[in-house]
Amino acid sequence: MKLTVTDVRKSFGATEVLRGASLTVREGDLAAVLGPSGCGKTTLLRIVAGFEGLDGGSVRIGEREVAGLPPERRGVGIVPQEAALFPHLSVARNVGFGLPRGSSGRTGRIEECLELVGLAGYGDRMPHQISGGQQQRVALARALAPRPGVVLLDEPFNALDRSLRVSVRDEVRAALKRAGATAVLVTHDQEEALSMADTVAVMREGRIVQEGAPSSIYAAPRDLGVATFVGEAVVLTASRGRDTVTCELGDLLPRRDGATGTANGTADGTGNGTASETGNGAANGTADGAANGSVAGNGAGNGTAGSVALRPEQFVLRAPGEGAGGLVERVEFFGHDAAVTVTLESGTVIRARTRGDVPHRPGDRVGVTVEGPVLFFAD
Ligand SMILES: Nc1ncnc2c1ncn2[C@@H]1O[C@H](COP(=O)(O)OP(=O)(O)OP(=O)(O)O)[C@@H](O)[C@H]1O
Repeated sequence: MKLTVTDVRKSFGATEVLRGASLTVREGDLAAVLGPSGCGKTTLLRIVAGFEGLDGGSVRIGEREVAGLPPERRGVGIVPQEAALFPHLSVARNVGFGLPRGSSGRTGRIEECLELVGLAGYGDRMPHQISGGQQQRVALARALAPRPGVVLLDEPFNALDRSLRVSVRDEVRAALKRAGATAVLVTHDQEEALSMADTVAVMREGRIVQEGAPSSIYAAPRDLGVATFVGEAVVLTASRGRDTVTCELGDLLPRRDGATGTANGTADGTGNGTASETGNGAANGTADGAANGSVAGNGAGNGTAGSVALRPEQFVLRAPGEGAGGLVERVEFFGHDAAVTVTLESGTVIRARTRGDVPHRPGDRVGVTVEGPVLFFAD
């Protein structure tokens, strides 16, 4: 079912933790709420689940307002950080925990859910007889069993070691999709959010500051804070001309889709609204991208001071003499690609993503240029 969280406010004593958080998740979508530690992600999830009351705003699941209902009447399934299975119950009995005893179809539903998470045939095992990743999938099967309207996952991969995390992520995503579940995943791991979710909601200081498809958040962050939090970026002082952005790496082409905004985003306290994907889409359709009132593309930006955010894949390493000069400090080889750290003559350090067969070695002199349109944010 669709989840609509509107302008939710919550304080603990004098501390205002949620300051008008709004989030919409379409039916069947997996949305990641991504934000730094302490920004209020878990509080938001607990409010949706009903474990915490709210001071203002609304939470709707489908068309139903659930803000006043106890957790058990909300139709919400929860996958906690650690699987938290009942150790004395078999896998099947754990999965069936939320299903009425003796109900017809109970056994069938348990089997169906184990199959959804790829653990058909594991029902008779005890939790200690399966791996950490499998335990997390049993927790998901348990959450899905009562057919909840929304599934909430609170940093569910934290307890797993890195090598296991990627495969369990894939399995959890596949199971949610097979179940057709509407789900919210809370995480501070941007790679996890970008790779797993249909939509990403970036949270900062108690508000969702931008919602959209992972690719659009990465390509068109609304401010410098989002740009640097979602994905790697080198930030340089820059000046915006009519058709160019000038920085120490030369005259670059600004993005012209209206995505460029201010460097401080909502820090001025005016930014309750989120930069939704629809909003960006609307800006895309304009001739000059000035729909959000930013300096980008509105012709008023001659000489405007600000910052440019450059992605690692935008740097091109060339022969010395081409572009800005620099010295290769480090080459990290990942097989499919590589990361090359270069100190420019100005002292600026950049990290370039290049093809795996990178010819450079530490100590080499190179030239650095930038390709593609760049993100500019006015001061
Ligand atoms: N029950 C509570 N009483 C008082 N303060 C609380 C309570 N729950 C949360 N907080 C405070 O609210 C703020 C947000 O906490 P929350 O757990 O929602 O953040 P988070 O984004 O999930 O962080 P993390 O990623 O570290 O879990 C923190 O400063 C926290 O100390």
